[in-house]
Amino acid sequence: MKSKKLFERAINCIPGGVNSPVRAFASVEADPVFIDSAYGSKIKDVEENEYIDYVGSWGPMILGHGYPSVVDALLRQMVKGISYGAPTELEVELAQMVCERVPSVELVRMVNSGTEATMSAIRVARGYTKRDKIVKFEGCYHGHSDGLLVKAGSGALTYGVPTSPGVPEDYAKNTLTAQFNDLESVKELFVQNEGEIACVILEPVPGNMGVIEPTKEFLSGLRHLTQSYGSLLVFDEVMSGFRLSPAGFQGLSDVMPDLTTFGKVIGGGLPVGAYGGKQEIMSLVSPAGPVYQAGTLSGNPLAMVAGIETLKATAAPDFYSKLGQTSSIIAQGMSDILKEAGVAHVLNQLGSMFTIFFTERSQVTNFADATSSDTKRFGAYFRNMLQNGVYLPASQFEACFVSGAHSEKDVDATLEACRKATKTL
Ligand SMILES: Cc1ncc(COP(=O)(O)O)c(C=O)c1O
Ligand SMILES: N[C@H](C=O)CCC(=O)O
Repeated sequence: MKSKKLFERAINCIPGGVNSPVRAFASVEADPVFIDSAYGSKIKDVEENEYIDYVGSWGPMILGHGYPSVVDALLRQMVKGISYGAPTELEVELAQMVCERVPSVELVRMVNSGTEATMSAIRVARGYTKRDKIVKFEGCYHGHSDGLLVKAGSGALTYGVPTSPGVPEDYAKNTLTAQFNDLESVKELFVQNEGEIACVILEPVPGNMGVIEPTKEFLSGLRHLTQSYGSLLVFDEVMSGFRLSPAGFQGLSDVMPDLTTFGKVIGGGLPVGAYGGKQEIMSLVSPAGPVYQAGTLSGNPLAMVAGIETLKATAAPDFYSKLGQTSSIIAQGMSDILKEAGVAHVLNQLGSMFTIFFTERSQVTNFADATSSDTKRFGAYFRNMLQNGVYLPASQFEACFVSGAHSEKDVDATLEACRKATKTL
């Protein structure tokens, strides 16, 4: 009831009652639950219902909620100052951690969100190549800047408006779209737009149309194509960065991008983004070079300490292998239960990111496969899981995230909830 009342109040003062579309439960035919607190693997709503959380604030909470070293560092920093708008040792420390961990990154600039990171990386790619067009993939989401809200994933796809009104036609025409895992579709664009494409940007492991694995040939083909046509390759690791390995997706791949964007985990739950890459390219960024990009709160000390402590904790031996194991037990366990009940689905999992697609297809490797899913059935599954104490992302086209705080008990409770939810499908 309290959530319902809050939603009614919210609708009257916030568009759609939420501050980011994915938080509304419209596509799963429910009203959102309003959250009061979170700790470890659990999130509690305003009515004191506790849920095992697989949203993790859409990715940042890789350690779970309220991780002691992050909270302690935040409290200490708060007393010393919340924001200075001036350089600090903290931002140097976080930048060095990023450069040490991610081999393709020699210089990195902190911003306030993933949206800013991708928008800025594209500006740098355009400044470097002196070209205007970019290539993105249908169903990949790179935040809500104008040129990237074209055939986008996440909430844009969930609500059926992948290309947003309000993006000027003149602007959108510089965004070319290709199909994920389909190199031919990219080749065609390069042939048709020779000498005009500044960069290809992709989520190397898309999570915003649900989780999809890239093929090795696709990624190495993109590297080869961009190099031969004088374009840059941009990995948007806002979601996968520091989640899939200490070096993000790049730690699992031998394909290196020219530029990388980060967000989510790098801020440990505070608003942070970053973009970085080779020195030769990043030296173009102002004041080292002429490509302008700025931010009143960029490198904010609270955000920096949360990021530093989060990255430190993920550096513990076996952190990522344990996280991967727990995630496999959960995701595979859910898939086995659905299989036993004869519910058609495909499970895609990479490390601590997974999606169960309710589709009749045998695999999900691209946008067409992902959107073949039965979203009504997903909605029913979502609502039943919630009733049984499991908080999943409220869309078929998102990733579930597992954290280091998910315990064996959570795994058992999640699978029990899945058994009950499956019976209702
Ligand atoms: C891959 C990817 N890129 C960019 C963004 C934009 O980040 P933000 O929501 O912090 O602006 C997101 C998430 O929203 C994302 O998942
Ligand atoms: N899928 C989005 C980012 O990863 C979810 C976050 C949001 O848009 O609120």
